[in-house]
Amino acid sequence: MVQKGPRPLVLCGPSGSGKSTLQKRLLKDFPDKFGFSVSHTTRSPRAGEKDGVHYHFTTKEDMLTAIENDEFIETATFSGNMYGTSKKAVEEVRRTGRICVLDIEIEGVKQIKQTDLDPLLVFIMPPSIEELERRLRKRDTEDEEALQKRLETARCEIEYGNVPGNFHIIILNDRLNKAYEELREFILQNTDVAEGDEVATKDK
Ligand SMILES: Nc1ncnc2c1ncn2[C@@H]1O[C@H](COP(=O)(O)OP(=O)(O)OP(=O)(O)O)[C@@H](O)[C@H]1O
Repeated sequence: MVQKGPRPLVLCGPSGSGKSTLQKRLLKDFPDKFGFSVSHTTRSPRAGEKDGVHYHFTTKEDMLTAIENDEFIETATFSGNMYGTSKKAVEEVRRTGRICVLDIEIEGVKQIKQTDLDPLLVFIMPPSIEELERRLRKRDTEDEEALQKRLETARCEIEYGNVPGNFHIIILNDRLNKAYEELREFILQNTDVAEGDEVATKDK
């Protein structure tokens, strides 16, 4: 019998919509309730990186076999190296009783829906493409070409996010505090996480 735990939480949305910002705040407020899955990668470990802790280090050959065996929820290739989230890595967090938070793209969402992980699906919606562009420019982490590509992709993502039934909730991130409150409320209502689990923070 598979040992079940809390449902994973998926945060999806265009690049720059605010997923990392919301996630960081959630983890800060509920440090004992959420966890991250350990990803696989074919790149070599950097100094201090431990196998099974920072990443599951693997070979391209093994990773391709595992993908073929349907062991991955999502995979991506960056500068010649493969990365991915395995179903097992998510299950491992679940077994600890923590909610596994996954920041994944639409393709990953489509794939996770096919598994028995039964995730809570949250879409973070930017107020507009213009505002998204403004935030990404201000963040200043991408060059012009990458930024344009992200904005182009964002249009399709927003379209998918808006289709009824694709997500359990769409959170409009116009004002950060309001968006966070909505996410927090959704979690309190749909998981075992309670207000009492919250670490008191002054800056709310
Ligand atoms: N409501 C908001 N109002 C203004 N700025 C915001 C808001 N939410 C997030 N930001 C800012 O927008 C930028 C993008 O946010 P963030 O990095 O969290 O996006 P992301 O969805 O995680 O992007 P990526 O997928 O590229 O990692 C950040 O600089 C963040 O501080």
